[in-house]
Amino acid sequence: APEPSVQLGGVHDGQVTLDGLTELVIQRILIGDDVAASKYFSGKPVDDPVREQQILTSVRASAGRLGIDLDATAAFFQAQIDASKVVQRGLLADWAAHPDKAPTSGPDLNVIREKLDALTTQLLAELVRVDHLRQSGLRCDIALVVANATGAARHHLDPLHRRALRTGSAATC
Ligand SMILES: O=C(O)C(=O)C[C@]1(C(=O)O)C=C[C@@H](O)C=C1
Repeated sequence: APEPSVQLGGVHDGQVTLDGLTELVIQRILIGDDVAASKYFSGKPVDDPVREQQILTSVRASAGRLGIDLDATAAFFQAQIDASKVVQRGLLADWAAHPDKAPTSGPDLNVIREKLDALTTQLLAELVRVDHLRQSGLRCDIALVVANATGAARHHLDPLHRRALRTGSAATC
């Protein structure tokens, strides 16, 4: 007879959702607005390949310590960087075309990067927590659709930020 209540191997994670991860992904996307404002004033390019490499090298090292896959972790953070660039390019184009909509002050990029680094630590902890779900195929896809829909609604995301959320979700499952 089957023993339906007992599952070995850590497979009973049916209650795990991607809501916590998605909340952090959205928080990172929203910080993209601050990055865009800072670059609107500094004139610095959206792309900073050196900073990107620093992030990716650092998260690979963290993944090794945390016991999660290095390539999957780097791919996840590359998607978050790409999402930030979607926001930055969208806002900078909008502000160039409509200077009246542009911000009147821009935050310090170093302060913003400290916030992004803090989010990286939180995101890594969530990646550990949802590691098994991330590898579950269709179950992960479904959890992601649910988390993104509820997250986008909760934060009243506009089309640009919804597009960024899709970009940031590219390597989640
Ligand atoms: O730190 C920056 O300059 C950003 O624009 C943020 C960010 C990121 O998402 O972490 C995005 C694009 C850059 O290529 C580097 C990093």
